[in-house]
Amino acid sequence: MSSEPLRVALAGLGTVGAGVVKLLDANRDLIARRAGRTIEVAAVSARDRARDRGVDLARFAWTDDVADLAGRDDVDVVVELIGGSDGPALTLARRAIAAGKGFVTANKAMIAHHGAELAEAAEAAGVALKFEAAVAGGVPVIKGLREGAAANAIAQVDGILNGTCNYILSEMEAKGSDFADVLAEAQRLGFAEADPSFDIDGVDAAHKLAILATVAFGTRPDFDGVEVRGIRDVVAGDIAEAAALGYRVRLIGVAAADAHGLYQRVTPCLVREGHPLARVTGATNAVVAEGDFVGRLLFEGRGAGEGPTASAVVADLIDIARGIGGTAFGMPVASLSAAARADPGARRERAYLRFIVQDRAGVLAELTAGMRDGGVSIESMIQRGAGDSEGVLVAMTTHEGPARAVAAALERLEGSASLIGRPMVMPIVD
Ligand SMILES: NC(=O)c1ccc[n+]([C@@H]2O[C@H](COP(=O)([O-])OP(=O)(O)OC[C@H]3O[C@@H](n4cnc5c(N)ncnc54)[C@H](O)[C@@H]3O)[C@@H](O)[C@H]2O)c1
Ligand SMILES: N[C@@H](CCO)C(=O)O
Repeated sequence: MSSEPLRVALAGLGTVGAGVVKLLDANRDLIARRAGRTIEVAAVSARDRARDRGVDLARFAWTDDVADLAGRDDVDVVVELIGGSDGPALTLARRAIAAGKGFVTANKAMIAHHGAELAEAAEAAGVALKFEAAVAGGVPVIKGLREGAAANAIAQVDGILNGTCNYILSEMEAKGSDFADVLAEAQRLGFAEADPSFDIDGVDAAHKLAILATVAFGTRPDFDGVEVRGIRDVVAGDIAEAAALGYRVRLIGVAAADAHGLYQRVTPCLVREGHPLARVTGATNAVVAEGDFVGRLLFEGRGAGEGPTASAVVADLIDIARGIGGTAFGMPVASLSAAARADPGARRERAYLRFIVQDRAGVLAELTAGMRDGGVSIESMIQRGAGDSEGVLVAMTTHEGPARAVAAALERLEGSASLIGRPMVMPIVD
C-alpha cells in the first residue's frame, strides 16, 4: 500500500457530488485496499457553501471559483460534477488537464460535445480522462465495452439510457398515472436533470448514445448525427395498444456501424415482451451490445441517483489511484475513424403508427391511401374510442420496410382535416 494518497478536488456538491463524499467516507478502507492507496478529498467547490448536504464539508478546503481547483498544488485529480456541455465545466476540464491533473466527470453533455478535444488534450498531457458515470450511471458499460469487450468488433448497441424516461414510461404502464405526475416524482427522487426537457426530449439519452457509439465502434463522437425524439407525445393509448400487441413502450437508443456508415437514433419504440430491454423498469438502465466473438452482452443496473452515480465516479478514481490511465475512448483520438452518417430513411424496420382522427366516413380510407401512396404495407389496424369530439384512436403496425416509406406516407397525410394532432410513429423492436 502506497503512503501517498490520491488527492481529489470535487467541483459540484449536488446529488452526485455529495454522493461521492458519502461513498468515500463509508468505504474508505475497502477502497484504499483495492486502490493500493487512500483517496482523499482535498478541496471542494459549489455554488452555495452554506447548504446542508448531509456531509461534513468543513474538513475540505473551499474555493468559491470552481476554476481555481485546476491550479491547486494539493490536488492530483479534478472531479467535475457541475453539469452543462460548456461554461464552467468545460473551462475547468480544459484547465485541469492542461495543469496535468487527472480528470473524472459524470457530464455526458460535455463529453458528447467536447469529448474528442478533451481526450486529445489528456493524451498530450499524459493524464487520465474518465467518464464512466456519464453513461448509464452506476452500470459499468464504458469499462465493459472499452476493456472487457475490447477484442471484439461491435456491430450494434441498443440501450435504455435515460432513467427518468424509463421510470415515466414504466409507471404510466403499471399505474396508468399521468405523465406530469410521474415526471414530478422522478425529479423528487433525484434522477431527472434540473432541466427535465433534456430527459424527456431524448437529449440526455442522445448524449450517452454518442459516447457509447464512440467506445463501441471507434468512431469519432458525433452527437449532431443522432436522430432524437423524446417521450412527450406518448399517450396512455399507445401504452395500452402496445400491451395488446405484446409490446412495451421504451425510449431506446440504437447505434449501428456498417458499410453504410454510422447510424444513431433515440426514439420511443415498441419493444417485444421477452426482449431483454422490455422488462427493464423504473430508473434502471440497460445496454445490449453484440460482439463478433463474445456474442450478446447485457449491462443492466441503476442508471441514475446519488449512490449508483457516485459508485461509477469512485470506480474511475480507483483506476487512477491504481495507475490505470489508458485512452478515454479505448484508442487514441487519432485512431478514431470519422464515419459517414448512414441514411436514416434506408433503415428497414416495422413500425407502429397511431393517429387520433375524426370518426366519420372515409377517414380510414384516407389513412390507408396515405400508406399505399407512401409504399407502406399495413400489417394490422384497429380503431378505438367513442367517436366524440376528441376523436378516436387508430393504431397500425406495418410490415418491414424502409423508414423513408413511413415518412412519405405521413407527409401525404399532413394537413388533413381528418387528423387531430400529430401522428405518432414508433419503430418496433422484436
Ligand atoms: N443525478 C444523477 O443521477 C446523475 C447521473 C449521471 C450523471 N449525472 C451528471 O452529473 C453531473 C451532476 O449532476 P447532479 O445531479 O449532481 O447535479 P446537481 O444539480 O444536483 O448538482 C450540481 C452541483 O454543481 C454546483 N454548481 C453548478 N454550477 C456551478 C458553478 N458555476 N460553480 C460551482 N459549482 C457549481 C451546484 O452548486 C451543485 O452543487 C451532471 O453532469 C449530470 O448530468 C447525474
Ligand atoms: N437524468 C438522467 C440521469 C442519469 O444520467 C436520467 O434520468 O437517466
